[in-house]
Amino acid sequence: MSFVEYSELIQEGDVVIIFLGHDSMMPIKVQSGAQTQTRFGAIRHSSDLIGQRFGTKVTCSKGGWVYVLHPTPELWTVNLPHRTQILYTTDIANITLMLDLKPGSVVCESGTGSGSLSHSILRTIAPTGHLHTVEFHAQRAEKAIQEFKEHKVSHLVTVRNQDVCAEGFGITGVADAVFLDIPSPWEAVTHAKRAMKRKGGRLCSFSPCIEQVQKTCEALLNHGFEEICTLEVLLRVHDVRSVTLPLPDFGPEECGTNSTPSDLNQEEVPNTGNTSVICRTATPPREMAGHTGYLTFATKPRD
Ligand SMILES: C[S@@+](CC[C@H](N)C(=O)[O-])C[C@H]1O[C@@H](n2cnc3c(N)ncnc32)[C@H](O)[C@@H]1O
Repeated sequence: MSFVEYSELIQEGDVVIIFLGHDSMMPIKVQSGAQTQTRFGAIRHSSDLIGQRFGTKVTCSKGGWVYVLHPTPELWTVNLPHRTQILYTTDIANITLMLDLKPGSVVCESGTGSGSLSHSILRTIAPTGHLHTVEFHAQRAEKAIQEFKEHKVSHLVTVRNQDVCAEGFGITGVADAVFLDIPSPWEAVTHAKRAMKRKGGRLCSFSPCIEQVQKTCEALLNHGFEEICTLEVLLRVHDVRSVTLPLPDFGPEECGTNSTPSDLNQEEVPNTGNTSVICRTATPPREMAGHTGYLTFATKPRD
């Protein structure tokens, strides 16, 4: 099992995602002889997991069942152990697109944090790209190194335990893209520029406060970055449901015409005297999920 390649069968040492329901999943490390307790009963790793196909429905000891899923960066983001605030897939998808990441890209990131974004970057740039990720908190850097090893992606990533604002990314002139998720990104702009290729590249900075965004934009402008643009991504889900609506009153019916519009895809409701219709509709929530942060993008032009 690797986070950047798909395997058919579950093996000892793999990380798998136990799916108990859409809001209830957990990652486990497969070890022969071990058991994992769930609300549906125990899962025995040797007999229930090792040698089974990813995606298998496993019956637990109390008779309930779970699915055993292959890990993906998206599943990892909603299941990883939080050591910091993390980025979620809504922002990550836009970062990946707007930084123009692709297989072979060389990317710099700071800070590594809990590695949520790092896993998505790694999946996108594999098999020939490289991620240089900088984290000044020693235990977080150590934990990230260990997770990358367990997830079989360590050949694609270099973790540096240093202060990016003081020491930079440890590389010069090789990055296609730089991503910053630190409290003072404006202090890392010089280092970001130095790490990037002479022919230019893309930069993104994530900040929760508009004052941080202002300082970062000023620094980017002063260092010759172009196409500076800040956006906020809000996830707007729609619930599909049936609603009963009153029939519109178009006045007295004229001979030979149907007074109700035909494009409503309506069903007449029995026993209502034809005064209402049931429509399938998609409605947005009345309240939106809150602000995560602002994403500031910029382009470094050719030197
Ligand atoms: C919000 S977390 C990053 C989360 C990460 N993007 C993720 O998706 O998991 C910010 C991290 O940046 C690190 N950090 C803050 N300032 C830094 C600096 N100057 N140099 C290196 N790391 C820094 C912190 O220790 C923290 O782990």
